[in-house]
Amino acid sequence: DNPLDSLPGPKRWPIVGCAFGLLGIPYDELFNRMLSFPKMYGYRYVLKIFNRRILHVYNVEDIEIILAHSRNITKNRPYDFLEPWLGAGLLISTGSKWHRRRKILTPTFHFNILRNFSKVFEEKSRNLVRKLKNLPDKNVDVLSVIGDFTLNTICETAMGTQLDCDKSTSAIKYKDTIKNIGIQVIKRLTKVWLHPDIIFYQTTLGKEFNRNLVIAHSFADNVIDDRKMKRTDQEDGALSENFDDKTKESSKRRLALLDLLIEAENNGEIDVEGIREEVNTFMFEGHDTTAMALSFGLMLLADHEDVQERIYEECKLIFGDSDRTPSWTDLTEMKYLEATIKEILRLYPSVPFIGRQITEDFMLDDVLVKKDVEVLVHIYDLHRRADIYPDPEVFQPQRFLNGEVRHPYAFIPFSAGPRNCIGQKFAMQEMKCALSEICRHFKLRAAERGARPRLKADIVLRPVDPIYVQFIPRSCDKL
Ligand code: HEM
Repeated sequence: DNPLDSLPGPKRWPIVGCAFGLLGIPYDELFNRMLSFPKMYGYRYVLKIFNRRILHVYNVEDIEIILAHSRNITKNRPYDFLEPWLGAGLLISTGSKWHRRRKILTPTFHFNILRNFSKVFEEKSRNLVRKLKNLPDKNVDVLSVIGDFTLNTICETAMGTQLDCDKSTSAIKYKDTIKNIGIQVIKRLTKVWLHPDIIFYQTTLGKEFNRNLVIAHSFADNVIDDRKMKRTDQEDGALSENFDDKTKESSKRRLALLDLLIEAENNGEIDVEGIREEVNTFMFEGHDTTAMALSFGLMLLADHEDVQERIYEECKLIFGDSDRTPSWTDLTEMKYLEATIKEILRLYPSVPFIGRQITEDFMLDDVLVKKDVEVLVHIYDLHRRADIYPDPEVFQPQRFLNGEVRHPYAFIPFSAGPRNCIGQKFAMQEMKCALSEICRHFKLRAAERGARPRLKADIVLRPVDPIYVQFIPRSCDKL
C-alpha cells in the first residue's frame, strides 16, 4: 500500500523484500551490482529490504527536488553506522544541531582563510614533487603517496598541526585504519543480521571495528591536544601561524577550523565532545575524498598525454620560465586545469552515492514519497548519462570549457543544496595546486595504457587494485 511499490526494482518477496537477492554479494562485487540495477530498472527504482524502502534516483529533475529542499537534510540509515566514529559531526548530524554547527563552521571556509592556506598547499605540493622524484621505484603506487599529501595538508591547514617525522607512523596507521573502518561499515550494512549493536559488537568484525575506532580517535585526540598546546605557547594564540599579518589584522574573527572550534569551546558554544566529532569528520572528509580524486586524476592524465601537455602549456603561460610555486591568483587563472579536475570528478566522483531519510511526505513529480522512505542519489550514474554527457566513458576536459549549458544538478560531485560539501573550494584549490605542480615537473605515463580500474565503494569510491603511474622528470626541471 506504499505508492513506491508501483515503481520498478528487483523482485520483492513478502516480508523480506529483495533482501535475499542482495545477500552474499562479495564486498568487491557490490559496487558493480549497484551499477547493474539502473541499467535494468531505469532512473527511478526501489529496493525493498524487509520494511525499508530505498528509492534510487539518477535523473536531474528528481535530484533537484530532493537535494534542493531544506526539509531533506536528514541522512539515511547507513550513516548511522559511521556515528561511533564520526559522532554527530557536520556530515551526519541533522536538525538544529546541524544548522548550529554549519553556522559555526562556515566562516572557516571563507575566502580570506583559504587564501592563506595556499602557502601550505604550495609547500606540500612541492614536497610531493620532491618525494616523487626521489622514489626509487619507477612505477609509483599513487594512492599511498597522495594519501600522505592530502592528510598532511588537512592537518596543517584546518588543524594547524604539522605531521612531522615522529607522527608519520601514526599517520600511516590512521590512513589504514580509516580504510578498514570503511570496509567494515559496508560489510555490516550488507549483512542485516549485523545491524543491531548488541549482535555486531559480539562478532569478530564488530571487535575489529572497535579496535580501529580506538586508533582513529586517538589520532584525532592527539591533533586536538597538539593544537591546544601550541595555542598556549603562542603569543597571538588564537590565530594560525599560517596567516599573513593582513589577515590577522582584518579578520580576527576568522579562524582556521580547529582554532575556531577551540574558541567556540571557550565561548561555551561547543563542548570537548563536539570538537572531537568535527575533528574526526574533517580529518576524514578533508583528506580521503581529495586523495581519491587526485589518484584517479593522475591515472587519467597518465593515459592522456594531450591533456597533460595542455596543462603544462597553461602553466607556462602563467609562470614563464620561473620556477616559483603557484599563488592563489595563479591557481584561479588555471581554467583548463579546472575543467580537467571537473572531468575527473565527473568520471570518478569521490562520493558516488548520497543518502537521505525522508522526514515528511512529499511529491516527487507524480509519485508520493512517504515519510521514512530512504532515498539514494546516484551521482556516479548521473555523471555517466549519455544524454547529458555524449560519449560518457571518454575523458574529455573540453566538455567543461565549451560553455555548454547543463542543468545545475547535472554535475554534482560536491552534492548540492543546503547539505552540499563545505570544503569544495578548499578541495578545488588543493587539487589544482598539486596537479599543476606535478604536470610542471613530470610527464606521466600509465603502467598499462587504456586500463580502467575495477571500482568499489565504501564511504568513498576506491579502485579495487593499486593505481600505478610513472613520473618522468621533465628535462628542464631544476628541483
Ligand atoms: C574531491 C574532494 C571532495 C569531494 C568530491 C567531496 C564531496 C562531498 C559530498 C558529495 C558531500 C555530501 C555528502 C552527503 O550528503 O552525504 C560532502 C560533504 C561534506 N564535505 Fe566534502 N568533498 C570533498 C572534499 C572535502 C574537503 C577538502 C573537506 C574539508 C576540508 C570536506 C568536508 C565535507 C563536510 C564536513 C561535509 C558535510 C557537510 C554538511 O553536511 O554540512 N569535503 N562532500
